[in-house]
Amino acid sequence: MISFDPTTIPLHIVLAVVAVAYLIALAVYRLWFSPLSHVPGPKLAAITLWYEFYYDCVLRGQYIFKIEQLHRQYGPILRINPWEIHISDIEFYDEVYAVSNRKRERWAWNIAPGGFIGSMGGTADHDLHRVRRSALAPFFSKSSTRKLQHIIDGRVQFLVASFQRRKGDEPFDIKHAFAALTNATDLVMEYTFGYNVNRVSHKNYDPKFHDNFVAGLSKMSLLRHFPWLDRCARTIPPHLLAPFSPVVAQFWKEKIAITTQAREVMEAGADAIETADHRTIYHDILSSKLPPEEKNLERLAQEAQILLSAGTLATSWIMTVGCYHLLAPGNAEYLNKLHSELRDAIPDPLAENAFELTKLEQLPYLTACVNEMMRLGNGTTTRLQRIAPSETLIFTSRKTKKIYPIPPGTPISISNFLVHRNPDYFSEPSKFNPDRWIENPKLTKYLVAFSKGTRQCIGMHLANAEMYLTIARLFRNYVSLLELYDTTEQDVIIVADLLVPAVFKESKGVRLRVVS
Ligand code: HEM
Repeated sequence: MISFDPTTIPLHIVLAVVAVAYLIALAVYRLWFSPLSHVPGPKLAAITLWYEFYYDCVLRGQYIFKIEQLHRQYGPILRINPWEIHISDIEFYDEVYAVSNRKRERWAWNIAPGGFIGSMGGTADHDLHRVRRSALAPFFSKSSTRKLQHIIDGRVQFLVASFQRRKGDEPFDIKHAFAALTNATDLVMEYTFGYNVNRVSHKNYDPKFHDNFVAGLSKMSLLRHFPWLDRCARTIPPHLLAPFSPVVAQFWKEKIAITTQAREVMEAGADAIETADHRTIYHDILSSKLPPEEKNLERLAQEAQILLSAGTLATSWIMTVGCYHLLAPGNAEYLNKLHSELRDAIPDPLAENAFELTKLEQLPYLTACVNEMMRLGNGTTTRLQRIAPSETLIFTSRKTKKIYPIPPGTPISISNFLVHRNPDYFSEPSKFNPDRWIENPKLTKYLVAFSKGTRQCIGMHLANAEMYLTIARLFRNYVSLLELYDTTEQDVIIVADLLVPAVFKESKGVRLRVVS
C-alpha cells in the first residue's frame, strides 16, 4: 500500500491551498450567507471590492455610471460591493438622509483617506458629529451669512471688476476665477478666517492653485482602495514630500498658514476670543461648549482645512457650469430672460444695497438658473453613504412591491448626481433648461445638491449667497462683455466621478473673453 505523508507537502503549496479555500469560503459567505445576500446586484460586486476598484481606479471614476446602468438591469435597490447598498428611488431619500432624531453615521472606509477624522466632515460617529457640528452651526446659519453679506459682496464686486480690466486680453478659464473667489484664500478665507490673500488679483487667477486642489482631492478619493498606502503616506512628514509633489506642497503650505493662525487665536487668551471684532471659526470653536479635548490645535487646523476645501470647489464648479450654459450658443432665450429680470429688479446697479440677498433670492428666474446650474454641476459626485447603526430600514420596491430589510450597520447611499440626471424626475436631464423650475416648482424636491439631514452641507447658505450675488452681478452688468472662447458643452459634461466632478481629460476649461 502506498502511504501518503502530508508533512512532505511543500509549505508554499499548503499556503496556496489555504488561501484559495479561504477565498472560496469568503465568496460563498458573501453570496449566500451575508445579511445582504437578498439584495440584487452583480455577483462579482457582492463577492469583491475589486469590481468597484476596476471601474473607479482602472477606468477612472466610472463606477457611478456603472451603478446607473445596473439599476436599469436589477431595479431600484442594488448591492454595489460586499457591504454597501445603493438605491435609486428618491422617495427613500428622507429615510436614508433626512431623519429627525434617528442616528446616521458615515462610513469610515470612505471618509478616512487624507486623515481628517478630527474634523466634523470626517467624523463617522453620529453623536460626536453632532457635538462638533453644534460648535460651527451658528457661524454658518442663514442669519450669520446675511450679517456678513457685505464681505461676500465686496469680494464678488472685486472679481467682476477684474473682468472689466481684462478687456481685449487673452481668454481665461472662468473656473480659476471662481475658485479664486470662493476659495480658501479669498471668500471663504475672509468669511471664516477673517483675512484673505487676494487670489482674485493674481494673473489668470492663479490656475495652479485650483488644479492642484482638484488633483489632490481626486487622488484622495481613490486612496480609500489603498488604506495601507494612505496610512503609510501619512507617516511621512509632508515637508519631505512637498519638493516632489506640487499637490502636497500646496496642502502643506495651507496647513502651516492655518495652524499658525489657529495658534495665534488660541494664544490670545479667553478674553480676546470672547471680544474679537470679526469672529472667525476659531473663535467660535474655542468659545463653544465643546469639551477641552475638542479644542486642540490639530483638530482646529483639520476643521479649518476641510472647510476651505469644501467651500471652494463645489461652488466654483457650479458657477462655471452655469456661466457656460448661460453664454452658450442656443441658450440666448434663457440669458435674455435672466437679464431682463435683473434689469427690472435692479434698475440702478450702482445704488447702495442694489444687490440685497433677500431681494435676489425672491427673483424667480435667477433662482431657476441657480437651481439648474446646481442640478447640472452637482458640486460633488461621490456617493455619500449613511449608516443606521441600530435600525433595520425597510425598502419596498414600488414596482414589484417586494420588501427588502436593510440590516443595521449597512452603508447606504442615493447618489445626488444620479438623482439629478434621472429622466423620471427631470425630462431631458442633460439639457440646461431653467424654465423647468418655473413650470414645475415641485421639482425642488429632487434637488439634493446639498444633501439633507444632520449631515447636510453646513455651508449652503454661504454657497447660495455666493452664487446669487455672483450670477446677479455678472449677468446684470457684464452680459454683453463676456463671450465663450473655444469652449463646447463637452467642457462641462461630467464624465467621471473623482470625488469632484471631472470632465474629459483634455478639456481646456470654460474659457471666456472680455470683448471691448
Ligand atoms: C454649491 C456649493 C456646495 C455644494 C453643492 C455642497 C455640497 C455638500 C454636500 C452634498 C455635503 C454633504 C456631505 C455628506 O453627505 O456627507 C456637504 C457637506 C459639507 N459642506 Fe458643502 N457644499 C457646497 C458649498 C460649501 C461651502 C461654501 C462650505 C463652507 C465654507 C461647505 C462646507 C461643507 C462642510 C464642512 C460639510 C460637512 C458637513 C457635515 O459633515 O456636517 N460646503 N456639502
